[in-house]
Amino acid sequence: MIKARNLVRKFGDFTAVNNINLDIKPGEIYGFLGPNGAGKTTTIRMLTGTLQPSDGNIEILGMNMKTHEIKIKANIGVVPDEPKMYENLKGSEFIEFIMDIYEVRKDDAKKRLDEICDAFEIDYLDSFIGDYSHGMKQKLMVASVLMRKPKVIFLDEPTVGLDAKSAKILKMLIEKYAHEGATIFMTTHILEIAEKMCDRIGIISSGNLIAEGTLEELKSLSKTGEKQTLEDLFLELTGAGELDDIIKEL
Ligand SMILES: Nc1ncnc2c1ncn2[C@@H]1O[C@H](COP(=O)(O)OP(=O)(O)OP(=O)(O)O)[C@@H](O)[C@H]1O
Repeated sequence: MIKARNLVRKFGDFTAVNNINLDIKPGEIYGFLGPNGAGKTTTIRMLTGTLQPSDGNIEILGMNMKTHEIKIKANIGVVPDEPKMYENLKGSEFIEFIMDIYEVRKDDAKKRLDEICDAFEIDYLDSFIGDYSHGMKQKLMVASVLMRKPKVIFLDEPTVGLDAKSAKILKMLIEKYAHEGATIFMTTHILEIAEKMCDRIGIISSGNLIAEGTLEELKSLSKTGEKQTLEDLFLELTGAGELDDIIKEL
């Protein structure tokens, strides 16, 4: 469903993503973890066709990004880290706009939208998006993606800006859609989310995919053997393991 081969993105002399390979299966929830500036958003932007790779190949839903970019974009859903929306539209107008450009079957999409709005307590579709908070925009963006029921969904830090209840509902919705066969690619800084939700986790550091596998597989990579949590492993693999010493010296 999501396939990347030798994916590279350079900005001038700087390599933000270095030779990454990905194989993510239908129905899988894949968590993409990494420290700030590791290359997560750059990777998602390449996989969703909004940033040209410097090198490598991307295949989504069996289609090559170089030859089928528009078709891929029509069949995936993307929730970016910063929801950019038309501020002078009302929520309901934005939803209509999305339904029109994606040519979705309106009956089905409206039914799903109502369910998602109920779950997310979205009761503000008659107000202008410019008046929404970050979290309200984020929830509308998620609803506008999920109502289309795309087969592949990319989410960049989806729970940032959401309150605890909304974050929990989002997690449940993601799991429901994956259960129904959607492939989910999700970046997160919240290790608990990766630990609880993701079937497999990839850890990127300085542009390199340094570890990948199920939680159990990742835990077995720990050099010390005693380190059990994903947080410990993440800090160990990304070179932040000596934090305790730094804090002690302060
Ligand atoms: N348009 C750009 N021009 C130059 N450098 C860029 C550009 N976009 C990203 N970078 C650099 O590429 C690196 C990876 O950035 P990216 O946004 O992918 O990181 P990230 O893992 O998503 O980080 P964060 O967790 O902080 O959001 C960073 O060093 C960033 O400064």
